Amino acid sequence: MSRPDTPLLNTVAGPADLKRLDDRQLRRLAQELRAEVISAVSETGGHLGSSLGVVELTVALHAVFNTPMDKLIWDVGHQCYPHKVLTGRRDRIRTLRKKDGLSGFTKRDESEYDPFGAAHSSTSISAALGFTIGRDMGQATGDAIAVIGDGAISAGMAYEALNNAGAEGRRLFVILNDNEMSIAPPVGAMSKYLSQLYANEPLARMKSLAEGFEAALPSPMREGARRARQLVTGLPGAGTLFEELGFDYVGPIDGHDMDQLLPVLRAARAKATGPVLIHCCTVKGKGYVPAEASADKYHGVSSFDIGTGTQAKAKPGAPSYTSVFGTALTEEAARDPRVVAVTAAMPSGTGVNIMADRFPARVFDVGIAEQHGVTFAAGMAASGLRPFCAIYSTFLQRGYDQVVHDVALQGLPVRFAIDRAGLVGADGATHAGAFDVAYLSNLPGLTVMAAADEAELVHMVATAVAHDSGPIAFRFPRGAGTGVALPERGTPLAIGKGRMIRHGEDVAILSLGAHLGECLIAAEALEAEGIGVSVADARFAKPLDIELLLDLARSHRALITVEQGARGGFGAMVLHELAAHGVFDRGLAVRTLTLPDRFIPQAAPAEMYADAGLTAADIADSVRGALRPRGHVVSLKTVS
Ligand SMILES: Cc1ncc(C[n+]2csc(CCOP(=O)(O)OP(=O)(O)O)c2C)c(N)n1
Ligand SMILES: CC(=O)[C@@H](O)[C@H](O)COP(=O)(O)O
Ligand SMILES: [Mg+2]
Repeated sequence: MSRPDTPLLNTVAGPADLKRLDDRQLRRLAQELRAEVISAVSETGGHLGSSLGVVELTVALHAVFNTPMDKLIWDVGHQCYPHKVLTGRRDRIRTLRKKDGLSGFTKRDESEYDPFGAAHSSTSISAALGFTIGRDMGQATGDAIAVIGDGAISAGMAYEALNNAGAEGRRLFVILNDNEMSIAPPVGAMSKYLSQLYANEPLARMKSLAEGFEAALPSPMREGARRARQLVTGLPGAGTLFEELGFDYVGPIDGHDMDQLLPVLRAARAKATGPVLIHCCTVKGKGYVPAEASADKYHGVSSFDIGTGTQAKAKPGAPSYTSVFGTALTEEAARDPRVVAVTAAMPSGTGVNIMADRFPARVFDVGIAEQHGVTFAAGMAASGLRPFCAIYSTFLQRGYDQVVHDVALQGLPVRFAIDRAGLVGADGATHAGAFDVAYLSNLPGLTVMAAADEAELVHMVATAVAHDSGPIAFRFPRGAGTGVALPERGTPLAIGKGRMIRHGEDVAILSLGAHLGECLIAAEALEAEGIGVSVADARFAKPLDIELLLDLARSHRALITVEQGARGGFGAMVLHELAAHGVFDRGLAVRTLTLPDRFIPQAAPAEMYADAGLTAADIADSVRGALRPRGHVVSLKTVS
């Protein structure tokens, strides 16, 4: 027995401990949990608003269901901090998103309470249905519960899963966590539809409840539910969209009111025979005034002062690549009315909000819908517009078939502005922009550029505007630029032409993208040892500057390529060309420095690059190794 003044949270080692708490104590626990999350994130930074919005839901789900046997699957996983605290990770919660610390998302190898890893959105219902089938086929797994936000449910995958789950008709729980926010205010017809489900009605009155659950509810709620069905549908027998898809629809309920959450979850758990969707209305940032009051509800924050909510500011310095892109795009849009922009729910993350401020009718937020966003841009390109599809490298993976089938195959001039290229830091491996050079450079007709600094980025925006003959992509990293002077306006680059940065006699370093600075540091160190180093900026992964490449290959003893991307990208393209031109036959030593063939865990970006073997010192080491006599051997540096 704990003393009455002992925080209940101190008595909870795991979800099993919630089973002995009564409803009043669960309410108190939720308050303590909220305070703990605010306190931890004030130190670590992270996705605070989303986590605060699910505090009561987290307590109620763990109190009612039997995790880890029952599989609780958080969509995106960015709201899982309270879940981590309750599932035995409280002692490590202040290591969130740090090197060797807890992930900011759910992760299978972190805990048995994280049955399915995430960070990209809208996967939870599919995964939950998979567990459901596993259960029904005799695997040792209980109920599956997907918790998905109103933003995440805008993505196609979620509907594919609802469609499938509704037809399967198996017992499965989907909790729709509707806080009327994505990262930005949510967009789209579905968002409007969800709002209509509870417009003008107090949440305490549930508008719709399947017959089976009604019977299991306390009587005042039962009566409210019956009346509510008629209110929401207009007809006693008519259903919501979810019901039409085969789900029992329960709600909307107030997702912060334990007196609604607990009985509804208990009733659903006791009675469900098929798929059930429980619609919970929540508030992003709930219970922390600065978060609730801010425009972005503290979706993602740096460390902050709890009293004031003031966040730590980045040191003043060079503008971010994102803002340079947004400004350059806006200036191009001012000159050319055909320039339009597409974002998939990330207007500020991608910088297109800068253009939207000036040309709101020419910026399209499609919601979390990268696949649609790419094909939508392809349609606009086919119509004669000049669309910029601004999507992070990692999220463009979602739209890959659309890039291939709708854009590249038809040679449509969609401009892909690929932010967050390379390693991004605290979000870790799920958000690393590792693969875009590889997955774009292999596509016929696609031009692929990488900016070495923010001035180059301005020129690449101009290059993309002018490029009407086919698709073109340019990539740039997260965070601050190098501080280089920015041009008054961008000048289109010659397609497929790189540039020499410095000349030396012994070895050539050919850099693609924002690791040019590290290459130059390595060159300085090598010069000090008497090794002459040329450094070139390839600018283009495709088409490659063959003339420059062959020139470097012929006039140096070794050639080293460097990129912020995975194997199969720029270095591989270079190797193809060198082989095709018979350069290896003449004994050139080659190294391709890429990210290693493994996922790099979260840390500060510099630490991640150190882990990846891509520091300036690593580049210099590689040069030294390449200059050691080896005969006619092509060696790929392997970092494991
Ligand atoms: C495929 C994909 N696209 C974009 C994102 C970036 N992203 C992360 S959370 C988020 C908003 C999610 O909104 P919602 O599901 O409503 O959750 P909330 O933050 O409101 O709790 C977005 C756009 C992502 N994680 N995955
Ligand atoms: C959870 C998610 O996917 C986003 O919130 C992401 O963390 C944003 O990353 P940036 O901070 O790089 O915009
Ligand atoms: Mg939301």
